[in-house]
Amino acid sequence: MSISYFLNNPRPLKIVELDENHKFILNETNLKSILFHRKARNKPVCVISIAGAFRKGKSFLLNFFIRFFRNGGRDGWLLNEHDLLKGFHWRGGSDRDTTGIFMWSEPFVLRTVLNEEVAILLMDTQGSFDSSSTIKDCASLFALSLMTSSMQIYNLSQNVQEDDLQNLHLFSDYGRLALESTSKTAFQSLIFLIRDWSYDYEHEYGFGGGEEFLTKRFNCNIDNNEIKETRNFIKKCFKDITCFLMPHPGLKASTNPYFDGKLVDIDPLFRVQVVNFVEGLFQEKMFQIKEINGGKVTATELFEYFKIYCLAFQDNRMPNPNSLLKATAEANNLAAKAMAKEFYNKQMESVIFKDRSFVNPEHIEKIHMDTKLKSIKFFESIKKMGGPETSRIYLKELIFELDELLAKYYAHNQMKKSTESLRTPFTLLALVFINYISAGFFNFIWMGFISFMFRIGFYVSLFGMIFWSYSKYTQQNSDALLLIDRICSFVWDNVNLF
Ligand SMILES: Nc1nc2c(ncn2[C@@H]2O[C@H](COP(=O)(O)OP(=O)(O)OP(=O)(O)O)[C@@H](O)[C@H]2O)c(=O)[nH]1
Ligand SMILES: [Mg+2]
Repeated sequence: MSISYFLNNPRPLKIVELDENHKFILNETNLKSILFHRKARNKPVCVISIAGAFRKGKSFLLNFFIRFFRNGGRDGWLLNEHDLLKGFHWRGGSDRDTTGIFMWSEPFVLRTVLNEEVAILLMDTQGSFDSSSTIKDCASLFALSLMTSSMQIYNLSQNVQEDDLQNLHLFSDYGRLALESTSKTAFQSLIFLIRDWSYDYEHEYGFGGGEEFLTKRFNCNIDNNEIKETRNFIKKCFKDITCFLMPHPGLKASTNPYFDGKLVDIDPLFRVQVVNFVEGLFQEKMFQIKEINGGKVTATELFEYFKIYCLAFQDNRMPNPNSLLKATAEANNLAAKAMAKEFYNKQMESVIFKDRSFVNPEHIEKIHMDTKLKSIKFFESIKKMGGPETSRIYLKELIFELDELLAKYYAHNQMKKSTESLRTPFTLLALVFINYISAGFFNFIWMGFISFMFRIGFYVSLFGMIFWSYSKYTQQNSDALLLIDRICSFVWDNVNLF
């Protein structure tokens, strides 16, 4: 076999892999060889990708697409019972098989009803939730698949469980975040593919039964915001959502370790429905050409998008979805701490800022101790996620911050004391000055009586100031001093001289 035969021999090519630091590595050479292939170059593309949990027959299924295109989509493309199912690597067993993202090296060309040639690209992704990958790996791979494909098959086993929808919610949200897209329909077609469907007496196999089943799953009447939010989010994210119910492939195909993909060993019912599934996806109403911002994407453009998207996931700004629970717990505790602090501040301010006069520090300390205890109780009474360990960290912070606030309140009170001691002489001096100027002014404009009144005011405040200074210095006349202080405080507070 010549090298050129080997190089041209269609096969799955790894286009994205995750390194040991869980970073995406784009294999540009492999991707370029597909997207710049003569059959694809400059043609609009339709990217069919399959994603979902590991070990659920994803790679296996994609090989039917290869068979379909190899036979030019002609009737009877699955009739040769002794053919082996080949293409993307698949196998039995419990350990994961596909890692990273693979693309079939040979683009297939399909002519649309509008007589436009479209390059069909098949993409196989690493299964989610295997024991070697982090949630971030799974979310990033799923999101990258969503971002680059136009028809996303979401491969599920037996049913659509609530956690399947929640995972889809998380992964598509992650994809939207990387796209920096707030547009409603960030992605195109989503096809729920339910494998091993065993309730055909409720909803029959195929797209018809799938539609009924999906409508039922999406229209649940539970009055729960989270459940509704997940469904609304998924509906908004995708332009088109469909569902296909696929029968079991038979025990030989699913459990026999010597099963080598011979079609004769696969349950005929499965084979019939695989034909319906594959052919159904290329019907006019299902088929989607890859679009970005409303424009069709060509294979060469897709190459650039792949580069940009892979970089987006290397960006350190992308959050770690694994820490979502932690982040929620932190947010809960932070909010509880903020509320407890607000409660403390309100209580303390009602004492310290009640009026402008100095408050006895012992009284402040007493109020602080009382309020601190109440704030701690308040913090503890608020329901928080993350358990007692997380809560303890934030409680410690709260106590520290409340003590810091006390120091601020002390300082504020002290400031009041200093301004208070200056308040009387400042007020008296200001009165002397104002009365003197006003008396001069009214005298100048021939308003003798008013000038006379201000002159009296001048002498009274001058006398008051001398008397106050003398009494302060000699520490006598404490009653008279108190009276002058009160009058000055009244003037200070109400006339706002300063
Ligand atoms: N029960 C069941 N088994 C299937 C189905 N389709 C394929 N299989 C079997 O599932 C096993 C795994 O197939 P793969 O295609 O390698 O699975 P995968 O989802 O690609 O697995 P990973 O690459 O590890 O994520 C094989 O033994 C298949 O024969 C199906 O519809 N139902
Ligand atoms: Mg696989």
